[in-house]
Amino acid sequence: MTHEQWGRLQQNLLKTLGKNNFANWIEPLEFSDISEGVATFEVPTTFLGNYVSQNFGDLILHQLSEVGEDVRRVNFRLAANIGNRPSLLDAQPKSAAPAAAPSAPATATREEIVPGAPLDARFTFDSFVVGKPNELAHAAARRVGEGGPVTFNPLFLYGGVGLGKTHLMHAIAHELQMHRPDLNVVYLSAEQFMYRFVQALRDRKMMDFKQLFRSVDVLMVDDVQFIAGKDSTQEEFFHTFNALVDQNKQIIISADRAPGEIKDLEDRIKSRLQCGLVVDLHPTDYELRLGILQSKVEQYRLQYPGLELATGVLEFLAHRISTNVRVLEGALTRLFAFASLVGRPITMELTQDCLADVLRASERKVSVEEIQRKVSEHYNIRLSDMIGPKRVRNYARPRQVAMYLCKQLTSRSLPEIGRRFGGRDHTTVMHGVRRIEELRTQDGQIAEDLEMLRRALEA
Ligand SMILES: Nc1ncnc2c1ncn2[C@@H]1O[C@H](COP(=O)(O)OP(=O)(O)OP(=O)(O)O)[C@@H](O)[C@H]1O
Repeated sequence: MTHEQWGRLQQNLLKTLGKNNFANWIEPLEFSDISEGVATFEVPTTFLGNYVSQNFGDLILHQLSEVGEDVRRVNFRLAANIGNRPSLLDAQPKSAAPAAAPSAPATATREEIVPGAPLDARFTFDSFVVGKPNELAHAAARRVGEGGPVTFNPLFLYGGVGLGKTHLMHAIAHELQMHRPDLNVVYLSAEQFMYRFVQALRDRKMMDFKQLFRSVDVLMVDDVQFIAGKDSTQEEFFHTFNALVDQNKQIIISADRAPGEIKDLEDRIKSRLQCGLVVDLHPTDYELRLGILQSKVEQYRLQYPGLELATGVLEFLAHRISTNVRVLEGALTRLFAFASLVGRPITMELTQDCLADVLRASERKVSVEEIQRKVSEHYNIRLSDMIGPKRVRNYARPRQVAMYLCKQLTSRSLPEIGRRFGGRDHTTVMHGVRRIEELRTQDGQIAEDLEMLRRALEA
């Protein structure tokens, strides 16, 4: 590999892993050579080699192929002149695995996943947030990840875009590689399956293809709806599937909908797919979205130490972005990157500026009028009293609650909200919103009211 290629590869890894991970784990690697499909890197400590191998090995393999290197395996060798290298022990996370014996050089091998695709090191069970909408899928995936006797075959996971199907499949593969390194685990998308099938046909290597796929212990095929309508690929998939099930080998399939609902998929395949356990990932709810954001923020805090995050921002995003987790994650990434670039804390204002397009796209159709109506019903007061000038507490508090919800659930500006509340000034609205923000954390009743109202408005 040339210096230029190594430089490009490092740039790609920096982009994928972020500054901190990159500085801790990748920068200390010294590229040595590539020989007979094995790329060797020198590492200052065995611990570092093991950690990188376990967590980033597949990613490095993938990136090597991206820069045009044909590598099957990555090898980490303890550098001879360790004394000259900076020690990285201080930079190592406390939770990382203990150092292995120096006599056992670490290796990340892709042999076990050929003909599969590389796994994303970030998609583990640890990083998967569990909530009501995905708890069954998660439990089933966990069970399969244990690598015990095959109880349901296939495991069929389905759900809308960006709800965590791929994440769960990779997590199963990581888990199996750890607990059952003896198993030949293959993960690939249905598209890659088709691509390899067509390639084998073209190169007259069908026997190799069949043998390869029939020798796996666990086969995972992502986005199986892709092969609908592609007759010969379906045929081959069907045979592979049957051969593995007959040998009692575990199969895990994902799709964007239930087997019976995939159009142009042969009936015999549909019924095969329904034989095992079919579980769906439901659309996320508010709690799950908030949980995911909180767990991502923990990672970002390491990457951007010292960056301040105002209270209420995560709740706001969890309310407002309900499309899918990918969009939610993207929004948070952008927010942190933006705030760190401009060197400002992440406030509600900054969030609204930075994510204006995302927020507009996922805007809910809740109107100010609807909020006012629901809030007045909830507190049993007349709408005219809530909007009117009276300042007694019985009206003022519901009014502030309604203003707060308008700010949270609509894209109306403070002056616009003020106008809709009997022509009040925007500072009055701001005061009301802040007051409710404070009370939310101190007063259980207010928090409960807000939650009930939000649910009612979202329904
Ligand atoms: N419960 C969760 N906890 C943490 N991260 C999640 C969760 N669900 C989804 N994600 C994240 O959301 C992103 C999209 O998830 P993933 O790629 O697994 O979706 P998918 O269901 O396979 O979507 P597609 O239908 O587009 O293939 C990933 O970065 C994933 O880590």
